[in-house]
Amino acid sequence: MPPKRKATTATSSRPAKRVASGISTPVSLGSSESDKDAFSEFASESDLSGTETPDGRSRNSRKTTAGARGGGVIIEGQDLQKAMAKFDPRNYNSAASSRGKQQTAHDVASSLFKAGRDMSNLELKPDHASRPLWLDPERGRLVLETFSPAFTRAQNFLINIAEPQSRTSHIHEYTITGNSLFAAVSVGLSTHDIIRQLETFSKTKLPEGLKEFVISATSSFGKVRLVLKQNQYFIESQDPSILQSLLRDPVIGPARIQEEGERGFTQTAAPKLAGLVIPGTKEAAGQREVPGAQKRPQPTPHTQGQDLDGSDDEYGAPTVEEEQNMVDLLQEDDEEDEEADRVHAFQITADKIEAVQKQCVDIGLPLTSEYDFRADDRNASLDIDLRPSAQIRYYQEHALSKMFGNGRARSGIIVLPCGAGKTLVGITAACTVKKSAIVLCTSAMSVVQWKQEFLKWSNVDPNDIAVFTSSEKERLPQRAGIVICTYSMVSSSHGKRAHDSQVTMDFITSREWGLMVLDEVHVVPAEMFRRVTSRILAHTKLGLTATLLREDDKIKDLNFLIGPKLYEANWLQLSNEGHIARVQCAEVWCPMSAEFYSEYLETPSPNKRSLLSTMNPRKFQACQYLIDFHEKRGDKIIIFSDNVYALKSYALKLVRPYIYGDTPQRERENVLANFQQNPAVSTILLSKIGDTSLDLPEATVLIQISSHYGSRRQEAQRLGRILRAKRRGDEGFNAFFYSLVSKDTNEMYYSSKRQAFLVDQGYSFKVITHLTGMEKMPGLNFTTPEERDELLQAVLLQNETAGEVENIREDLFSGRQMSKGKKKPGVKRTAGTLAELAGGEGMAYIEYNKSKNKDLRKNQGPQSAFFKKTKREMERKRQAAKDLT
Ligand SMILES: Nc1ncnc2c1ncn2[C@@H]1O[C@H](COP(=O)(O)OP(=O)(O)OP(=O)(O)O)[C@@H](O)[C@H]1O
Repeated sequence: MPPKRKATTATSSRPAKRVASGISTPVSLGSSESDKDAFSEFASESDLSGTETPDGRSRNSRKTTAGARGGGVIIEGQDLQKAMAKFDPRNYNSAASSRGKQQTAHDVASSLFKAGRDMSNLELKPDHASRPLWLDPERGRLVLETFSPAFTRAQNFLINIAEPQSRTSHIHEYTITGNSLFAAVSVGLSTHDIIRQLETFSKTKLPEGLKEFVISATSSFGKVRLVLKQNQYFIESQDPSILQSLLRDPVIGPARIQEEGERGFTQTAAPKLAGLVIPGTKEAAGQREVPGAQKRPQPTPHTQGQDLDGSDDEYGAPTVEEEQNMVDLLQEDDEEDEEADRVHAFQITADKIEAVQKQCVDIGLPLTSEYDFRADDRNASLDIDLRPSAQIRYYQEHALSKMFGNGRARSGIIVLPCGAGKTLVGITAACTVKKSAIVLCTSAMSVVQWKQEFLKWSNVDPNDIAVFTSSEKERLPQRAGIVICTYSMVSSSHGKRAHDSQVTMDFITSREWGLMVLDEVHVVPAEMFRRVTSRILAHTKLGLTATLLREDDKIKDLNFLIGPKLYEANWLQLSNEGHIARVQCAEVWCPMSAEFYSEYLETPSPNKRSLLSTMNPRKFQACQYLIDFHEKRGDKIIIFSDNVYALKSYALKLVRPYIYGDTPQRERENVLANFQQNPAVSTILLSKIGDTSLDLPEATVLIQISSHYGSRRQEAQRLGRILRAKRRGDEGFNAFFYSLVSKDTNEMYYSSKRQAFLVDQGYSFKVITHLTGMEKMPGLNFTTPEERDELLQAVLLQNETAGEVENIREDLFSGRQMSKGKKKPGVKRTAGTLAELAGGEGMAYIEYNKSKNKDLRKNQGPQSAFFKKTKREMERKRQAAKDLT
């Protein structure tokens, strides 16, 4: 028996090195010359001198700071190979021991494990180096090393059983929760599978507490189902005693509908499950290797990883005794299952569905919802299939296999990055179920795009597909068909509808739908969502989203309103594989011009302040410079502004076309078509209507001049507009995402909040503090005080509402859904030179760490000495004026 070792965990080690997070890495790995040039031209060494990063280091020292959020480790300006070589866990531990206590407090991952938590009693397995997983026994927190040979398999497993918290280049964090285990059981994993695999991947022996949690949480899952039959809801189980106990529940019992004289439960034969082939996959094509089919990347070849499967390994799996206990426990269930060839059910009233679902979650018996669509001969079938040319990608297949894994359709949520192809996932699901389907979208524009995509990817008869929006009400298919509509059309209350809308709505609510697809499911306001899911009777609900993130913390409601998360893809992985573009993200700090900043400090109105910071002439100049720079490179640029006044002003001054909520449909189409096809139109300006669903694969650069407060979701969705760049497959290609932020204003605070989600996906934001050569740019606007003053006067003349974000009818993104005072994750910004990132020299950018963001949060006021002085002076003058009166 090997000697026992003590775990020090990755947390108690030397201070962090800085490793470029995934997105920045590709540039250093050999980006094209043109991309190198892109950044080196901005370079400004002079800007580095004498300034300090928020942690007190010299900005150009290129030294490191610890505390990258989520255990991410940062090495600046290195290529990935070197970074990986340096990140050796063995060095990590030995270095830690040679340094004092003081330093271990600053290591990269201590923040993951709360102060005072000692995990040194966990026993390290002898071959722990080849196992990728660290476990925090008390919080269910898992830390996965991405550089481990067993990473791919561990990731595929963890994504099924835990919630990803952050996935940076080298470290991923997950949390095991009741919900995540529910999702695991829903996609067919048993308690035994979960425990065994955790034990296999873990560096330490699986803690008892965690094991018990998995057993107790999963033993009750999957035992009760919610089934829709002939427009009536039933709760179904193979174990009548569970139904008995549910009926004794004070919420569920009264929801039962019981015919007079009816006793006991209705009984039916348990459905027989058989294999199912998902369209668009290799199996569907009837051959193992389809020419031109999208190959799934192979796991990294390794030898050590083989050990991880070895059940003869003392630590690789539970002991014989433990396994026997577990098997006994599970066998009891199996035996019961075998005996139960009948299912028992009772009916519940439709208007209590939500309460019953919620109660079932609360008592630890969440309802799964599965639809045996192949056995459904009551609802008409729809003639629809994927076109032979449609080949779904491996991760789309993965996601769909979770939904259809046991031959039935499970309700749940699929999370894919923007631009990764959620629409095709929804369409393939409809082609698999082959029953009437209803698709709900956030805006009329998405409705149109969904229809086009259905016609592009499937052979559905165009007469069998209808759209239902406030401006378009197509005739609905009578027998079976597809309806695509906005959430608002089906959720508005009865009295507010026009007659023809009401007729359509009556039709929709009277029908039993095989599939309901809920696009951008995370943005739907909770109440609207409830109305939709309770009014429309659907056997299966498929939620699609990129972020599973909302600012009002209602995301957990989705678990019982739709179902568990079935699949969540890794942004960086898809980007590295070329399915979505690689993006360089940068935040450009634009100092406020003195005139604008004095007004900014003076005005008490938040709207005015926001308008002043958006209209800051220096921001305008930065925008003008970046447009000029990227247009010369042949890029296609989208400029985003939530504020319509700023959108129009920038567009008119820059002489570029723009689209916002009130732009007529024909004009929108005209602008978009020109952007796509006309080489003379390389830049367009879009309001927030362009945030989602806009498919403009030509776009390679985004410049954000005004945004929706601290919305992490909007940031991710905007980034999504360039993730689908057509040129993403080109050698060394990078898309660029710039956020222009007025320095020393609230924009800086919001900007750091906005980036949090993307940082957790492994993106790093560079801060550009100076655009070299901008001042000398020919034709640069607002160079004279007169010009700036004229602009200022124009801005001051605007009324209060000019500073507001756009409110678009029929667009769910318009509402301000931010909750105040909620804890948000901090943001990491990397320091160094952006030119270095691209292989060039000398661009200035600064690192923020988490504590700096806390500072930002606390202190949203002006930062620089000059502006502080200005503010003091103004206060003094005001006081003097007051004294005089
Ligand atoms: N399997 C595939 N084969 C070829 N092209 C695909 C595939 N899947 C998706 N695409 C293409 O990728 C692009 C992005 O897809 P889609 O619009 O569905 O993304 P999305 O995930 O819905 O993005 P968003 O969240 O930003 O709306 C589209 O042009 C789509 O046609």
